[in-house]
Amino acid sequence: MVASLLTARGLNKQFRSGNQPVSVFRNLSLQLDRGESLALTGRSGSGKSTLLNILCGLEQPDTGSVQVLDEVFEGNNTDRQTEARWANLRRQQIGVVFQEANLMPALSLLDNVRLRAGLAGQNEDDCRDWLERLRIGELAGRFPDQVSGGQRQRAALAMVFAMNPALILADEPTGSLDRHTAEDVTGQLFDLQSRHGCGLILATHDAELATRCSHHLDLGHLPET
Ligand SMILES: Nc1ncnc2c1ncn2[C@@H]1O[C@H](COP(=O)(O)OP(=O)(O)OP(=O)(O)O)[C@@H](O)[C@H]1O
Repeated sequence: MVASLLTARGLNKQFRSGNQPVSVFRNLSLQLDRGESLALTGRSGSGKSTLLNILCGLEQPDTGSVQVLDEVFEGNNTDRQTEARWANLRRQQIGVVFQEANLMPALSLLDNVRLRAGLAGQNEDDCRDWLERLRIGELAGRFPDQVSGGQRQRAALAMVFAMNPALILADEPTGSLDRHTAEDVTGQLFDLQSRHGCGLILATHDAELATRCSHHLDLGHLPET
């Protein structure tokens, strides 16, 4: 049997507020296959970023399981072997575009893109091309702290595009972009997703962006369990 791209089953997550446990979500399950896209919506604080973090191993659920390709992760497990399996997936299969753009501060934008692109068989020209397509080609030699937040976000997208992952997780990918650039970047994101048949999960407050996804999960209105 061919495993789905991503399956999460029965995820539970609580944080503590003072002495009180506060549940972010209970018994949350979802599945995503290649070529599908899922919009996560819901009010601020409803758990979109927490869920994205759990789906790429940057946070652990209290209970529940996450399967990505043929790797299965059960419950709250932070042993070294598990961390290494998640890190390997993030290096090769899961492209992450989060609010704090995940760029290495000591590397230029170009070198950040090259870092991931090599594993996908892309060369320096391909990397420059991705930066051009995201309209930051002239900033290739700058370091992340020498460019704006929106430019960092575009560099993070270039990195993900060059990496050609099986799954892209994006947290408000257009949050710090002007409307024109946001539309351009969104177009490229969906174009890449349909051309390469990768899965895409994006958290967004933008209702129009959410309607472009094939599936929709409103974390503000999960059924009570
Ligand atoms: N490390 C933490 N410790 C305690 N509470 C946390 C922690 N991280 C998140 N939370 C709480 O968990 C809930 C979900 O947060 P999360 O950032 O996932 O929401 P979100 O839907 O992504 O919000 P936004 O739309 O504002 O980005 C919030 O109530 C938040 O305060």
